[in-house]
Amino acid sequence: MFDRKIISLRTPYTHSPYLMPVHNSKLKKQKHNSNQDRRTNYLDIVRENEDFEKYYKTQNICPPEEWDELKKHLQLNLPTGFRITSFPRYEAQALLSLVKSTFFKDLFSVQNAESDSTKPLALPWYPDQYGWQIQITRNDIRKSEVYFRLHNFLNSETKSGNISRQEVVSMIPPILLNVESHHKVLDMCAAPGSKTAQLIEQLHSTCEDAVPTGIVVANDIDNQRCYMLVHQAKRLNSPCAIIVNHDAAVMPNFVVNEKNDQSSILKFDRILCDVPCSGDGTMRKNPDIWTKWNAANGNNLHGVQIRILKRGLEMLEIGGRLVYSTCSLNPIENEAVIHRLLVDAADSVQLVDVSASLPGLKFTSGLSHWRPASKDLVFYDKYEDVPEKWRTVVRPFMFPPSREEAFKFNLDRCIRILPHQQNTGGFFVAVLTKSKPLPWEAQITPKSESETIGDVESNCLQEKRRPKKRVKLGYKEDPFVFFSDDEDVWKSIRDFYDAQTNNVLPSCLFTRCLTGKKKNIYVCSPLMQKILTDNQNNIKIINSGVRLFVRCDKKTMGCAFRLAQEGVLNMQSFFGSKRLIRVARKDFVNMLMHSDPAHPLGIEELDEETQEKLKNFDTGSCIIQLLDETLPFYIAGWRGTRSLRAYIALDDSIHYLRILGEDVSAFDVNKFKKIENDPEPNENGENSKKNCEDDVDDETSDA
Ligand SMILES: C[S@@+](CC[C@H](N)C(=O)[O-])C[C@H]1O[C@@H](n2cnc3c(N)ncnc32)[C@H](O)[C@@H]1O
Repeated sequence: MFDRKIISLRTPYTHSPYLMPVHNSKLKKQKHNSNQDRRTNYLDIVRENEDFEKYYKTQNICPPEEWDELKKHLQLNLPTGFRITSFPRYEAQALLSLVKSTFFKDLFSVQNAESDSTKPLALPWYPDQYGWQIQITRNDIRKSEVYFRLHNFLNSETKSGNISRQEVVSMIPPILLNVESHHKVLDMCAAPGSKTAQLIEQLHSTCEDAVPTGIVVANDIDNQRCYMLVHQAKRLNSPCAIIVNHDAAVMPNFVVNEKNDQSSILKFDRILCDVPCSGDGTMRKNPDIWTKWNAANGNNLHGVQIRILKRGLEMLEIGGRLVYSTCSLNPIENEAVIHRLLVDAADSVQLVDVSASLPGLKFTSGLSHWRPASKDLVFYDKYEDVPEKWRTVVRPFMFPPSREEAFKFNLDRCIRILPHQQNTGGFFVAVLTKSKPLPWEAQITPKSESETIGDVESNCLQEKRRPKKRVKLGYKEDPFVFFSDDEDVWKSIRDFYDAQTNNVLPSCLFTRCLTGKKKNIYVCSPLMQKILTDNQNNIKIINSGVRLFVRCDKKTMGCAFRLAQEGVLNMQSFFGSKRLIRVARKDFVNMLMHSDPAHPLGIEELDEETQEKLKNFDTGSCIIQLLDETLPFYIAGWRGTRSLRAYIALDDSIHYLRILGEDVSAFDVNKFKKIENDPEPNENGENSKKNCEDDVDDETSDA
């Protein structure tokens, strides 16, 4: 499966998210063309590039004797990585047991059950064994009938937010950020969001059973890609996540308005700068990089990379931690950026030694010497040697420190992961900490976007609040309208659900419409409420909050809103026992098996004890809890006049049934069998009516 050097590819490469975003119309055109390509022809990509080889051999990114191994791995397709969502912990542990058990082996319908490909490998450096690698490519899993059960498992658990498919090296930056539940976290270049998801998980997994006091802000410059972030965040149902849409290099400050007519600038405890890059570490997944690679790509990105990193450090709290990462092997995009920053930041920023933080991870230390090159692959040792015509692209600050000065910067604390070291993609990561204000922080007034979008121009921590003038943000997201104390619908919700009035309810409930009937009611954490309220006029906010109530206007129910499953998952502790029904395992399983509204489980089919409890239980929306100390699942439910049913998505039902050890084979659709009745299956062997939707949660093409 991995042993072909020159591979005929069926899936053509489309838009690289690692490069600068292109104009929307261009994107649409590319999309159209790539769809056409997919239909009409396959792309043969030769995985060779002499310039690439010469460039990296010159940079000494690995000892010469390892080069052949490195190149061989770069030419092979990538194994599949996935991680288990780390909260709630009891659920993560239950899923982990499944992955380690024969259940997982049985997903591979292959003869040799002991073959290497069927043995998932727990990544030794991933906390709590939640990170895994399978020695089969994603394409093979998708296209081979023998793996259809595995494909179904990965798809449905991804959709229900319980696992995330992700290239394993891309899991490293969030781990090194050490996020805790009280941290304010900023992900500056976040889409499509696999690392954002990890950050949100870390925030929650460090404070089980409570709403974290911290937040995760996920930003991307590309408006369309921001909706990938919305999708990622939604899978995790966090009331502490917010998606925003800015150029990270000139990201406006978030403000917090104080009672005394002052506002302060919000500084972040943890920042991820997973910057746009040439992406040559992802060649195994995006093989067309072989054909496009040249030395200019890295040179051209250095500028935006340093600007994003500098802005990140400005937004970082003193004592905070920032991770800079790329999926490029190129020192110009990596060590040269870090070196330049360390020079400019003087002694206010330091590289952190994280060599012991990822036990078992093989990597090489950052380079202290490299040789910038022009597109024609001439290498230079000093700027004075660069010919006039290249001086605008090969810049003075791209050169390494002198050999005498190199020791000052500790560039060897950077980490480069090479593909042959543990059969992954290539990756670079550096961890920085800020020990005092940056030299230019006292003086600057960030220009740029903030000039057009609002009143947060000073980087001083405290400033007199200026009169707010509403500024046109040039985008059309609905407003965030928070409940006031006398909100008309709150009383009926509170009474019907026995909802606790506290620091979250009702002040953190909001709708997205100014007038008319409320349709959906969302909830966020108290800090998020403050941030949304204080920043609606100066930050382009795309999305935040979790849907907690949905209008249903059923005459049989004493309240106009039903509970939404996504809200129940993290907010159940805010409700008393009035609408809570606890059921034994047999009833719970039966209900999940009958979650189809057309065929609900009749009350007479439930356990006698449950029937008894339902006697004095009004009809309408409710929370159903499984009576089990180790797996106390909570789901949204509906008590009908003659039935009790789970009000949740099919993938969620399958997830709970799986974890409870039930047989879910009845839900296992073999799409290859369905093709027999389909007159025009596509070249992936998929039913043409259904194919892409199967993979909506796939981590597209990002590391
Ligand atoms: C390497 S990808 C990020 C992958 C992401 N961190 C993940 O793990 O899923 C780089 C992202 O940076 C975004 N980007 C490019 N230039 C940017 C800028 N100036 N500001 C913010 N985002 C930018 C791109 O749209 C792209 O989504």
